[in-house]
Amino acid sequence: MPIEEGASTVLQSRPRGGFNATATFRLRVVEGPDAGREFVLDGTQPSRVLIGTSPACAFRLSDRQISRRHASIDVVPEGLRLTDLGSTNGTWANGLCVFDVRLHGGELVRLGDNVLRVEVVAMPAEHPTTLAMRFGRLVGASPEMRRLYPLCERLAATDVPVVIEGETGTGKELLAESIHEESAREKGPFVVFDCTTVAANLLESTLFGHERGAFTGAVAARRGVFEQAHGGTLLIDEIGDLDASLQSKLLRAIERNEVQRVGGEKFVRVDVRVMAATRRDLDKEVQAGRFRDDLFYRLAVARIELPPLRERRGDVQVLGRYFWEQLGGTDKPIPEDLLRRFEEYGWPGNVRELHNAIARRLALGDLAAMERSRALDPAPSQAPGADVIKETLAMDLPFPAARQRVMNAFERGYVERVLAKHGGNVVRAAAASGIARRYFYVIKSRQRPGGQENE
Ligand SMILES: Nc1ncnc2c1ncn2[C@@H]1O[C@H](COP(=O)(O)OP(=O)(O)OP(=O)(O)O)[C@@H](O)[C@H]1O
Repeated sequence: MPIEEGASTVLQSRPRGGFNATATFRLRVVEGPDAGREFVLDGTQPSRVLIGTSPACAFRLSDRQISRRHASIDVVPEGLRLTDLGSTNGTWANGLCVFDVRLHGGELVRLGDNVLRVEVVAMPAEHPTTLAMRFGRLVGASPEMRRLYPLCERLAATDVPVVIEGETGTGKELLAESIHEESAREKGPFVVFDCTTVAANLLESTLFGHERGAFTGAVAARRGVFEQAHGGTLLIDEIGDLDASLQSKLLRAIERNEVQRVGGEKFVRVDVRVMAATRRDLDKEVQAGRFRDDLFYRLAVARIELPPLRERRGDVQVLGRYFWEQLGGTDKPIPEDLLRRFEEYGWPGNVRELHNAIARRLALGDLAAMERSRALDPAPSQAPGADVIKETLAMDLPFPAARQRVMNAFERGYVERVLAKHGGNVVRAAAASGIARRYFYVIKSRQRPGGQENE
């Protein structure tokens, strides 16, 4: 939805040919109960800034007409992305009620009785955009990644909890490990606990440990992941999958730095930095009451959203060359035509999929490339989902919901196809496609359009 610029409020005009990666934005409340308050968004901020009255919001306002989590703002290549988070009284930009909109600076945004002006200001000299091509083991030279590195460096120098969000294969675990390795805890353990891979009845004892005889089969006492990570960092992966009773136990462990083993009476002190990763939109989970507000507030002291590979400008090339060398393709450079094809592909499995595609190409040579090119470049007549696109367009959904619907259909089609090719063997199909196995199950379990799918 186009929003007109109010020229008088723009401190620095929008750069021609796209967003200037060194620009910084300021949100200033110019009218209403919070008049005078302001918030600066630049590369040193978490990627998504929440606005609302909840303490979890980075830009917290007091107006009672504003919802607890009213709207979010992301810095995107074209400027800012303003998204209403299902607020009661709506989000308005230049007089229009908006759901999800791009801002370039100069707009007037109304939330409740407050009117905010979006201003573009120059990047302060003390926050230069880094030219670094990587942070720790995380490689990437796109502006979308480079703007995250200063924040990652700052986070490595602190001990605060971090929530890392992003699609599968975007490097959430690698980023958490890199922050750990760059931090003062570097010599301590880095422990990953994935909430989706442990049976529900063993989750608590895996997290907090158990005493001997605590339950049938507990023949010896065992430390949980908190104790194992003592002196280091614990990454809780897919935290959005944790059920409510464990969420409160987790909150207690993080707040008090102590855990109680299942079947135990005493509390064990732990010194652990906690990070959490999720593919889900935690804001939505909180809003829907599935994730505790206070745990979210405690964990999301800092938030980093890793962009999908398709949105990292130039990184398919950078990572393609990097993986080619790393995986042993040192006698000749990666073929340019392969790189060109890679650049045109959408990479639903993100960096993991690119890594696997290069490993396969190096291992199998042109044979694999031919097979793969069919998948990367399907003939229009075979393109899956043409009907779904038509159907979705006819539904007049808001853009994000429509895109999600088409994406779901694509993912489902992809998974069905690769499964068929591997005789229904999920392990082999997941490995071949570069999609994490558990995400495979998630996609498979979605219903077809026309059913009760939650789009
Ligand atoms: N920027 C990067 N530079 C180098 N390697 C990367 C980068 N991002 C991801 N990788 C590699 O891609 C693979 C997937 O990364 P990782 O497991 O960290 O993703 P993830 O987001 O945690 O995935 P999932 O949500 O499926 O668990 C790993 O082999 C990792 O080393």
